[in-house]
Amino acid sequence: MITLEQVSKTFAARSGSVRALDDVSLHVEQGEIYGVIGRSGAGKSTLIRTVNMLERPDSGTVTVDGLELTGLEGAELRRARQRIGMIFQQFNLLASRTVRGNVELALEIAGVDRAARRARSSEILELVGLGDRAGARVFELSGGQKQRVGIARALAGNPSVLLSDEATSALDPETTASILGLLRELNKELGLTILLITHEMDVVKTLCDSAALMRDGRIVEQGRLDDIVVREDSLMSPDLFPLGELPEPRGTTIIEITFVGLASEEPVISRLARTHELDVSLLGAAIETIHGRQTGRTRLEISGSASQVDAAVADLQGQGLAVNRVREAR
Ligand SMILES: Nc1ncnc2c1ncn2[C@@H]1O[C@H](COP(=O)(O)OP(=O)(O)OP(=O)(O)O)[C@@H](O)[C@H]1O
Repeated sequence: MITLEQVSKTFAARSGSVRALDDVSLHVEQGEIYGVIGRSGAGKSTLIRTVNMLERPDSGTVTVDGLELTGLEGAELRRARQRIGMIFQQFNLLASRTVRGNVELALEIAGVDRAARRARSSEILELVGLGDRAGARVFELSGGQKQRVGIARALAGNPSVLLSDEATSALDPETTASILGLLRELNKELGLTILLITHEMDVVKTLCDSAALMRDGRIVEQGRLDDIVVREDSLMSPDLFPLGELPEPRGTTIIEITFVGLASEEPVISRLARTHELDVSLLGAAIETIHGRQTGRTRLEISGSASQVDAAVADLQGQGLAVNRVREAR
């Protein structure tokens, strides 16, 4: 549904040029929720803004819903953009208009007549849970309600794609959860494809089917979340399942195991100790629900000879578990 191929963008800055996007390629499937995560300055905003050509790439192509936007200009580009909705961290609502007035704005610009605008705004406000607030002014709304208006406005023209630029970053955790829940519902009910950028791993964890990690204008890891979590040496996994700092070295081996869809890691650990006659202690565990499946990462400390440890790791891998050797005994 969204494909970026080898997209690059450089900005001129006082201190020299900044390569905000460096050969970025990614693909978002129809109906998927795709998160791009990275620290401040990684290039996330520039990336999402190239998807609707708010930022034109220097090179590479951007294709949305079968249309190559990098090849379009003028009226054609404006028409193509109507298929792409966008929501923002600061909501960007017009204070002079009512809730309904904000939602109808894009429809007015698109030349939709008054009766059709009214019908559509009522329908979409109902969908985002603001059916009874159509006449309210923006200043009367809470942050979460403002973002609901932002979402209604973005979806008024029936786009196939929604771009979300840090949509929950200005909201408290409870409101964030309700907005993420709404986005998931809209994704399911309307088959809406969502591309979002965020600096919060929790957003990725709660909402996304797939994710990409950006650093210095490049995508350094990407894939489906359930593939990423079991990938050895995944860059995102430690943040998906934070296990804290490693202890001081003390001549032991430390491994991390990822469990997908298992109720408990305990039998695995006790069997490991028994079968291989090892001392195994649990240093940490983090469990999350990803795609409705209990997924966890466990950090174990193992004391035993090198051959015992090798056999234990091979045994775990033989059970289909992803094992990462974090520290070798010395
Ligand atoms: N219009 C611009 N002119 C000059 N430099 C820019 C411009 N837009 C972005 N940059 C630079 O490009 C780099 C990537 O910026 P970008 O805003 O895309 O990152 P980000 O990951 O979205 O960060 P943040 O979360 O802080 O918004 C940064 O070094 C930024 O200073």
